[in-house]
Amino acid sequence: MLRASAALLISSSRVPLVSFLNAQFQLHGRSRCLVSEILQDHTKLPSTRNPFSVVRTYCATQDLSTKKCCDSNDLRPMTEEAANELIQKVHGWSLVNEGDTLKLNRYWKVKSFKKGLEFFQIVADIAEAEGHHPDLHLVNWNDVKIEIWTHSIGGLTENDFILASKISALDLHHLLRKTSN
Ligand SMILES: C[C@H](O)[C@H](O)[C@H]1CNC2=NC(N)=NC(=O)C2=N1
Repeated sequence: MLRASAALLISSSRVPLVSFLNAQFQLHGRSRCLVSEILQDHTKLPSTRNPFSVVRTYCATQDLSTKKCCDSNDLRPMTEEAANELIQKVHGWSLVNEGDTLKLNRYWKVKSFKKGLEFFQIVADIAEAEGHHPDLHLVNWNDVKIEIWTHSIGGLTENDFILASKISALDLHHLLRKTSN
């Protein structure tokens, strides 16, 4: 029922789509995830035949760092095509395919081992607030690597890009070594 009525609403409305749907259906949590899955389902069509292409444009311009992670158990792994589109929205991150599992990776060089742990604490606070967690690596005393993917479904969901975007938005200059220009 929701899929059909959502499809009808999407093609007819001219207001910001996700807020329109959320308002109409008072969507929160799981049902909000369902909306994003409905939109994701319909973004697999080529945009020329995709009635939801306006949605994809709308979603693609919404700042991921202002979104909230939702229960990823309701979602399915994102296609590589969708991941290649969303990766444009997260500064500094790479999309990698490790043994058929798509992941997001990013590297930093910190000023010291302790600054590395300070960095991890800042990221941990974000992860706990979002209920979505990265894999944190600190090696050679000052090399940081963060990997993000949705473990429960063995692939990428929008939650991973939201978390990556929030990490990218951090002001970390006091923790990072100056990069040689
Ligand atoms: C119950 C809890 O919300 C889930 O186990 C969350 C915790 N954080 C998570 N983080 C990541 N990256 N993937 C998950 O599948 C995941 N699941």
